[in-house]
Amino acid sequence: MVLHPTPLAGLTLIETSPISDERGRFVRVFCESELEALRPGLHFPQINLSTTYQRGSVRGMHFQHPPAAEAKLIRCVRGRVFDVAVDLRAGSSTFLQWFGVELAEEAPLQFFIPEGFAHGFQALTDDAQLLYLHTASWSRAHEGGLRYDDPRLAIDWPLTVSQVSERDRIAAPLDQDFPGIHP
Ligand SMILES: Cc1cn([C@H]2C[C@H](O)[C@@H](COP(=O)(O)OP(=O)(O)O[C@H]3O[C@H](C)C(=O)[C@H](O)[C@H]3O)O2)c(=O)[nH]c1=O
Repeated sequence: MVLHPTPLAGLTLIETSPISDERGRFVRVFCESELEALRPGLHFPQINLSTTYQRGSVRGMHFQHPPAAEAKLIRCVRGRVFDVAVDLRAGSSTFLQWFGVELAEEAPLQFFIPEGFAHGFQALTDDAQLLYLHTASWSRAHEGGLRYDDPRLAIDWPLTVSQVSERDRIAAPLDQDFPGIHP
């Protein structure tokens, strides 16, 4: 696994090494020792899988407040998505900046999103499936969200947004004095 930094400190692309043969493909998604340099003793108590039926749908932007702040390792396991992380860390030099990357079933890239980032994605194909490894368990009481179309973020989604959940549809715009979070 090869680590590729992004312009947002800690937000990291992980290049995996898929192996193909006449039967198909094999890829190692996570290896604690290989990711020691990313974070020693990386542990994922919860793993989720989402399927998004419609091309253009957006899920996000979601995060969990401390003490349930979570890092996520994300892999697209079917189709293609445009995956986005937004820096919400209080005091960060890249506060409220976003970074997006295309993840695809056929491609080697995975995405490591540290605590303190909001995460969301747009399905670029129908039936896009995403595997999430979480460093903290889900806590409804600590859920936070930003608008996927918040003008202060100005996320440049590749496609016209075709569908969002009710939760994401009614998410509040960022307050002007939003201080960020201390993950
Ligand atoms: C995350 C989660 C959700 N849920 C329940 C809550 C809802 O009743 C239902 C769907 O949750 P939500 O609408 O938050 O799912 P998404 O909109 O796909 O959000 C997810 O995708 C975005 C892009 C993320 O980064 C988050 O990890 C995650 O929130 O599953 C659970 O039961 N367990 C869980 O761990």
